[in-house]
Amino acid sequence: MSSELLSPAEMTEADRLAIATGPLAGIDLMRNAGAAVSAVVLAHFPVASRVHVLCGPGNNGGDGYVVARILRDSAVDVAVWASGSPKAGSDAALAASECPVRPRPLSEFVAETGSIVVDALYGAGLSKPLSGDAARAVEVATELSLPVVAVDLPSGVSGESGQSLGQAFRARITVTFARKKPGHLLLPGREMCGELVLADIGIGDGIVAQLEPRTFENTPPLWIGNFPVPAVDAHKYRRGHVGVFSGGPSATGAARLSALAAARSGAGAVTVLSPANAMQVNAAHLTSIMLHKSDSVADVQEFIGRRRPSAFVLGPGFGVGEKTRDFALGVLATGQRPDGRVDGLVLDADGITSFRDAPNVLFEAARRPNAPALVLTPHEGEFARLFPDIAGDTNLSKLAKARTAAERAGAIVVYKGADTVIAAPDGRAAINGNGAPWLATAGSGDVLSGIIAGFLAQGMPAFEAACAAVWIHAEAGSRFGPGLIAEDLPLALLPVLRQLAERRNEVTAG
Ligand SMILES: NC(=O)C1=CN([C@@H]2O[C@H](COP(=O)(O)OP(=O)(O)OC[C@H]3O[C@@H](n4cnc5c(N)ncnc54)[C@H](O)[C@@H]3O)[C@@H](O)[C@H]2O)[C@@H](O)CC1
Ligand SMILES: Nc1ncnc2c1ncn2[C@@H]1O[C@H](COP(=O)(O)OP(=O)(O)O)[C@@H](O)[C@H]1O
Ligand SMILES: [K+]
Repeated sequence: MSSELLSPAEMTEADRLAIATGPLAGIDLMRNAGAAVSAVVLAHFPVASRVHVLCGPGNNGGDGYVVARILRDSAVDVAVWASGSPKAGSDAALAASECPVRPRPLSEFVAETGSIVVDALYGAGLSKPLSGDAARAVEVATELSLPVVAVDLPSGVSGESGQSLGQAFRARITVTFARKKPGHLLLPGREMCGELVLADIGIGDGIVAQLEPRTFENTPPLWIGNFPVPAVDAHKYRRGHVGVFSGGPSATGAARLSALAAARSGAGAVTVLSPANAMQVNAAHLTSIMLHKSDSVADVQEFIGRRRPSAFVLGPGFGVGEKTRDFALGVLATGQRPDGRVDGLVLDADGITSFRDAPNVLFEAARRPNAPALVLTPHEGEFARLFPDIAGDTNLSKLAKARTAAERAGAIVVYKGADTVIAAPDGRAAINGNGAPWLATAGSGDVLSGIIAGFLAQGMPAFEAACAAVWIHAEAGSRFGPGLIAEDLPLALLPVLRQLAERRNEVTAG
């Protein structure tokens, strides 16, 4: 299945292109959409006493009239409640004229326990909060706990942002067409959609390709082709060497979590770079992971020159301040040095916070030609420290915020949360949907940073490395479930990595 997502505007364009290209006309797409929704209703609610189809004035309502006709033809007891009537000559008007059920005004909508609601009020065209009648319909459905099947999107939820503009239906099932939309994956939209069904209505892949989509659902097809598997003749340094900076003696655990995750994700060698006063405590807890003293930028430079690491993690447990800034800028400056260039820097936690008063210094360093790839992994609080104006712009979705930030920073931005968005400066962005709240546990983000660095060190391009790491981290946490603590995550990665390695081999063989 394709991982592309289409914004509502892109979907409208896909409809237009498909109709212009033929062979299907608009009414054919609408009939296919209505047929897909009715099939879902019949399959999931075979004993519903009655189906109430709520039809809006646009094409979403048009789909609803098709649903009502098909259900009536299937001997289901159907009522249609209409908000306005479709524009004369439109596809929706044709669908309404073919519907044998006489519509009643939405303002009179009443329903009974045991019935089902098909929400075909507004879909891609939602442009303002639901009106009084539609908002009241939401209340009726909610009060009676009626199962709602939403056509395209639950009315009231923005397909662009996943935000509800006021009242919105909470669907049991949402049936969408051709491709998912960002609002199906971004919260709270993902929750409001219930189970999401993607139906093919005859808009071909070639039509979607013409739109050159830049937004994706973060699933393995997006990056499996870059997923690292070691070559037969690999040796440990060829599998990539990751350096992880440790904090002081009372803050070393975060770096070790990151280091372990980098090793588990396939880096051949991992070194914890520790301040002198934390060497003992780190040494007491490390076995396969190496340890190196590093108190100054000169120490870091010497390590890079001699040991040739390809990626670093900086931030977890490191502390906020000038030293953090100097280390980050030092690593980014390796792009300009002859004695060892690093491929990537994952800047997390304190590493991000350290630049709150001087973000542009960081962004300029990341933008310099030949600079290592910078991956920023902020949670919501850290994002607001680095990008306060973007964070505060209520017109922007989480997707748009991550994208704007990535462009400004010249960095991959992993905007974490239950609906993590990964964005690249070139405009590509992916929304992650396989996480679970078990991941909300201290140190979980440190593990994520380590996985990203592990993949960067193995030569994966930065956007793909970040996407793969986010998906794998979420998958491991979701599968582990209750009781998860960050220490469990590096081992919980194993079954996920094994399956992906097998899949990668199939891709390569095929
Ligand atoms: N030929 C096509 O273009 C196809 C469209 N499809 C359906 O068409 C839908 C999009 O249709 P439309 O673009 O007509 O948009 P909608 O049917 O979502 O909205 C119709 C109109 O309602 C108005 N409106 C928006 N929000 C409102 C609110 N809260 N209160 C009052 N009025 C409001 C807007 O002016 C909008 O133009 C998709 O979601 C999908 O269900 C499918 O039938 C497939 C084919
Ligand atoms: N409710 C949730 N559902 C899914 N993933 C979550 C949820 N809450 C947090 N996460 C994930 O868990 C990780 C937490 O990272 P972070 O906030 O940096 O925590 P820490 O600093 O304690 O490691 C992130 O990858 C985030 O996306
Ligand atoms: K709808």
